[in-house]
Amino acid sequence: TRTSRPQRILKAVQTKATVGDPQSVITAIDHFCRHREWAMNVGDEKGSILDSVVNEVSPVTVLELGTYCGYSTVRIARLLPPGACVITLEFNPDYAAIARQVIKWSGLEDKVQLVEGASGDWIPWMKEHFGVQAFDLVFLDHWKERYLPDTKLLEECGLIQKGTVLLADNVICPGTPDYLEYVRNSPHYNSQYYRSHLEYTKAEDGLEKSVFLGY
Ligand SMILES: Cc1ncnc2c1ncn2[C@@H]1O[C@H](/C=C/CNC(=O)c2cc(-c3ccc(F)cc3)cc(O)c2O)C[C@H]1O
Ligand SMILES: [Mg+2]
Repeated sequence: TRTSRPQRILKAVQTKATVGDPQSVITAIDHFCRHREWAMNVGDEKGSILDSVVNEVSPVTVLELGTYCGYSTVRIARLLPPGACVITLEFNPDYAAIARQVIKWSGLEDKVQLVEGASGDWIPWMKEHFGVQAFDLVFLDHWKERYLPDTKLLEECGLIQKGTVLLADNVICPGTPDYLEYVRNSPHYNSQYYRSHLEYTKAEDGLEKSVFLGY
């Protein structure tokens, strides 16, 4: 096909959503992915759980791993108060280009820092380059085998402190067994599972919320 799926998602946003209205961007993507083409956005059902965790944490600094088309970036950024921001990492330049336009259409570019590159390369630079002291919330939604190594890297870089909340998508489908085993068995995390469904389907999936308790 001539266009990519992310390009078709952007087109759905630009034809169906209102500039500056994040909720209409979210609704347009969910409608497209439910009725036209499935895509790996966190979706509306798990997205509502993401919303409730963002509201509960009321984070000042958020890290998102895996931007894709920017759907969850918009979900998070729309709930942030002035002065708060989400840094989102995406190493596929085509996805990053689409996500920038989706974020711009929603009018939230002032609350988002989209960084093109691999999480493993950028996490060690977060303090120095972005002046991040520690993250209040980390949303993991990138390659599932990167969840655990990146969590350990965030710990080593001192970017996870007492109270930091990790929220991981897809802990059932596709699944992140090594990550789950780590956060559920570690004495340094208090972990809980939010049962839900794989975006736009009836299959089981869920989010794991893990609060760092300090060393
Ligand atoms: C290491 C690293 N650094 C920066 N960006 C990274 C990265 N690894 C991936 N990324 C970027 O994140 C995005 C990748 C996300 C991976 N997510 C998935 O593979 C994913 C897959 C499914 C799924 C479930 C059932 C099925 F039958 C089929 C698919 C559902 C989801 O919600 C997903 O997030 C895009 C990629 O470029
Ligand atoms: Mg996901």
